[in-house]
Amino acid sequence: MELRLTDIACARGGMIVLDGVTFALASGQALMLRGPNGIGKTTLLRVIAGLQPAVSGQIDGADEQIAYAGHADGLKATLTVSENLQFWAKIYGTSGIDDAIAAFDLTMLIDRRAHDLSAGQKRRLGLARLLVTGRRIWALDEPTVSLDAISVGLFADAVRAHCAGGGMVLMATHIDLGLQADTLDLTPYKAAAAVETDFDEAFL
Ligand SMILES: Nc1ncnc2c1ncn2[C@@H]1O[C@H](COP(=O)(O)OP(=O)(O)OP(=O)(O)O)[C@@H](O)[C@H]1O
Repeated sequence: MELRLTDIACARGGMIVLDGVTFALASGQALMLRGPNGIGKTTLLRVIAGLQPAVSGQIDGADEQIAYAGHADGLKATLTVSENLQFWAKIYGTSGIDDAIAAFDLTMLIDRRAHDLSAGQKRRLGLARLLVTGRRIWALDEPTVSLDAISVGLFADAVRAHCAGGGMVLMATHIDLGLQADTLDLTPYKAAAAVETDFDEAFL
């Protein structure tokens, strides 16, 4: 099983930002998306996650396989840590949240409402959600923002374990996580200036 992008163009704010993006991600592989601020990493991840359509090109292998974690953690503020994870387990039709709680060191926080977590704790909960989705492909946008060094280590361990189990991880990050991962610099795919599209996507 693989995720394959062929000649993808994607747009933000009515302008094409990336064009001709082509790569494949194999089972067990982690791939870091690199490139300067504004090149289009977030936009590309959202297209892969199905949150907005590509302008052109083809994506194979993504259907019902992607767990996306963007800049927002997507937590239910009034639910506790364990209730949030149980909620997501129900949504994705999986069972068991214990591994996710342990992986992101949330045991002491299980009864605290998401609203009352610190920024780093919220991020840990948002990343723990990935484990309960049961999805094979993680598409992650700056996943380590707000994490301290220990939590970055927990996250790197979770990525390693996911890949060891045959999962795939695609992430945009500016930091070195010490992972054995391939990198893809998006700079060569930067669209020519002022390429407009009439597609007006909702970008949250
Ligand atoms: N509403 C908008 N209208 C027009 N252009 C926009 C709008 N929102 C974002 N952009 C532009 O779209 C481009 C792609 O943004 P995107 O967030 O995908 O980049 P990125 O590579 O993820 O950046 P960063 O590393 O800073 O997170 C940027 O040049 C940005 O300025």
